[in-house]
Amino acid sequence: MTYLHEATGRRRAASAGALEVRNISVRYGRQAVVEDVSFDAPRNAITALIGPSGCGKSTVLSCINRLTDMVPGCCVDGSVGISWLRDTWIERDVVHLRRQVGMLFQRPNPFPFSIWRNLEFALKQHGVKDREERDDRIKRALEEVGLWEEVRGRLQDSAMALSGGQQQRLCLARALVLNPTVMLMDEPCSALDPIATQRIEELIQKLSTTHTVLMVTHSLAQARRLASKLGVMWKVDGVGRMIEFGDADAIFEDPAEDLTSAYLKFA
Ligand SMILES: Nc1ncnc2c1ncn2[C@@H]1O[C@H](COP(=O)(O)OP(=O)(O)OP(=O)(O)O)[C@@H](O)[C@H]1O
Repeated sequence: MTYLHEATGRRRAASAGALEVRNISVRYGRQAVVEDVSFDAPRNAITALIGPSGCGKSTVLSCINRLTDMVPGCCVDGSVGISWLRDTWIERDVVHLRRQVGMLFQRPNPFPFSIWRNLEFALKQHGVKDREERDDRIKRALEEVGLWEEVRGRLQDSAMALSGGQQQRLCLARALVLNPTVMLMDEPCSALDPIATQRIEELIQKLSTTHTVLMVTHSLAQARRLASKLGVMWKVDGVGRMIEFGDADAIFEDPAEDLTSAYLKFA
């Protein structure tokens, strides 16, 4: 797989930070699981991928920040680009890529360290050597996710002692402290109660005013509440494909594909 950085001139400025996914196909060993998936996730907006279990939504997210590199036998074709990031480092250096493309998983996955160290660790790993700068960025990230007031008196306590919702917000802060351009989210609320879900949804909405957000969700109601672009994936002849992509409101109101129409009846 390659990463493209080809946007130029005026188009480049207008679409800076947009995610361009082109012709992604994925095999696990001999088994093709995703074929020829292409779409653009615009900057300052939320794009949601929906579709039944096993149609390859998480696999597409994993390709974008190259988690698939770590799966033995996984083979990815196609390209991913982030407009305006013109260097080729993204191809060579997965650490740089992960700084630009943060990810939030279904289950909160804090490191078994203190609250503070979860964020400090991320910054140290990414070469932020100045202690004052680290302290400042950690505080700002915790404020951004609404955790600062809740945890400021126990920053050295274990992150594992936080509630599930707080852990998820900490994981979001851990991604945000690196100033990513794109945030990927794989069913970020599915392990949370409705109150924690609402909190995370509010944060995602806020985040989308400054970032490119691409999320996978099983909740059609959530996709409807949050997404401005919608991609519908489906297993066709045993392989995951994007069967419809476009403005979320238009697809919810009047889907072009019968399969989408049938799926949205579950909303
Ligand atoms: N590491 C792996 N090795 C082999 N096959 C895998 C691996 N990971 C995923 N798959 C297969 O790839 C297909 C797509 O899985 P994926 O998790 O991307 O689908 P999904 O749409 O995200 O599903 P869900 O909504 O249930 O999370 C499935 O058939 C799955 O079994």
